[in-house]
Amino acid sequence: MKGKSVYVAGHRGMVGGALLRRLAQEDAKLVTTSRSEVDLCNQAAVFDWFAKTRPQVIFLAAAKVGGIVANNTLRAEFIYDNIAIAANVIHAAHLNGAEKLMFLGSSCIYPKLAAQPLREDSMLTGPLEPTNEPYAIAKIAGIKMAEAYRSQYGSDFVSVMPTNLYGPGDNYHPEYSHVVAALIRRFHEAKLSGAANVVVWGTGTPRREFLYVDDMADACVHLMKTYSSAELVNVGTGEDITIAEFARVVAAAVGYRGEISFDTSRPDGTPRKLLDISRLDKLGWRAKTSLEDGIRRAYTAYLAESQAKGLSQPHA
Ligand SMILES: NC(=O)C1=CN([C@@H]2O[C@H](COP(=O)(O)OP(=O)(O)OC[C@H]3O[C@@H](n4cnc5c(N)ncnc54)[C@H](OP(=O)(O)O)[C@@H]3O)[C@@H](O)[C@H]2O)C=CC1
Ligand SMILES: C[C@H]1O[C@H](OP(=O)(O)OP(=O)(O)OC[C@H]2O[C@@H](n3cnc4c(=O)[nH]c(N)nc43)[C@H](O)[C@@H]2O)[C@@H](O)[C@@H](O)C1=O
Repeated sequence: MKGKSVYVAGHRGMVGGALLRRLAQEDAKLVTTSRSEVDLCNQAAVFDWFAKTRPQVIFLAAAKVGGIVANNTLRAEFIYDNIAIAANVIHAAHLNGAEKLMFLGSSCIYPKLAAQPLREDSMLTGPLEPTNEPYAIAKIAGIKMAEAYRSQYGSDFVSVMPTNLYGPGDNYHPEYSHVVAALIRRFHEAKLSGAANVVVWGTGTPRREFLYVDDMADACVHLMKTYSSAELVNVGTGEDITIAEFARVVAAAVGYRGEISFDTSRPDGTPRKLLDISRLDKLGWRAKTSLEDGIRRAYTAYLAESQAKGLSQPHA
């Protein structure tokens, strides 16, 4: 990456923001463009911008992203936007001679009931989790594009599969966020209002693996520098926790001392989604941030971000 022009697609998002923080340590020329300048779903706009800019290295971290309810409700947007973004950016990278591209998939691409921990070769071996099937199909299309351009044109395009991510820059929408941001906000607001009970969605029994977003960015940069193959690489911590246990971790970090109950009318989603990280381990990378530390940092970031937006703050 030294001295190269490096494009982070999705730089205003959670992962894109973490990539910019991490790439500031590299001797690279960073290139970004916002959605108002280039809508990545618009093929002509993407092709024009690539022809003018010709980035050499690309992190494709732009996508339509959200938690279980967003995925399950905005099903058309999740499949259309994510197929369009992947198709436009990957093809434009090819047309303009990009040297390397990293596509960010998701642990959602693995079959709902695949053996745990989820190995990279379990993709396309069984039915997907219905709540996020449109998103997963679009992500699988992106992976298959990267693979096809490598096999037909020799393009150095790689795909990484992040587990559930969290940290600064997350989306705190009450319905459409992922569980980490949702619970940070809900426990914080309950602490402020003195509420006796906080409701957590589902049964509390699903298990999830959580990776702090700055660790994700570090893994992406490590793999961008050292990895070149058609094989996917899972990026996670190798450890998971039930949603009920996780809710207690968040409550402790926020300082909420009331009760926690479960709304079983809300979807659980995949029962378990633990990544097999042995390939990543062999490639010389391990996560550094513990869940407790990461959640404390994410809560600090939430307070700073909500203060910047003029939202509710803790009592002194
Ligand atoms: N968050 C998670 O838990 C996980 C994320 N991933 C993947 O990691 C990547 C990054 O996710 P994350 O950072 O969390 O998502 P965010 O929603 O935080 O960021 C997505 C970024 O993509 C941009 N974007 C979306 N659509 C368009 C468009 N049509 N044109 C231009 N820009 C667009 C957004 O722009 P704008 O700021 O204008 O909205 C935003 O900057 C994605 O590929 C996601 O699928 C994978 C697994 C887990
Ligand atoms: C990263 C991954 O994220 C999505 O999949 P998911 O893992 O199911 O994501 P989630 O964070 O929304 O939920 C995790 C678990 O947590 C429970 N849960 C409890 N209480 C709340 C809650 O308040 N909000 C949310 N969202 N979930 C809650 C919820 O019921 C579920 O059991 C994909 O659609 C896809 O986008 C993708 O790539």
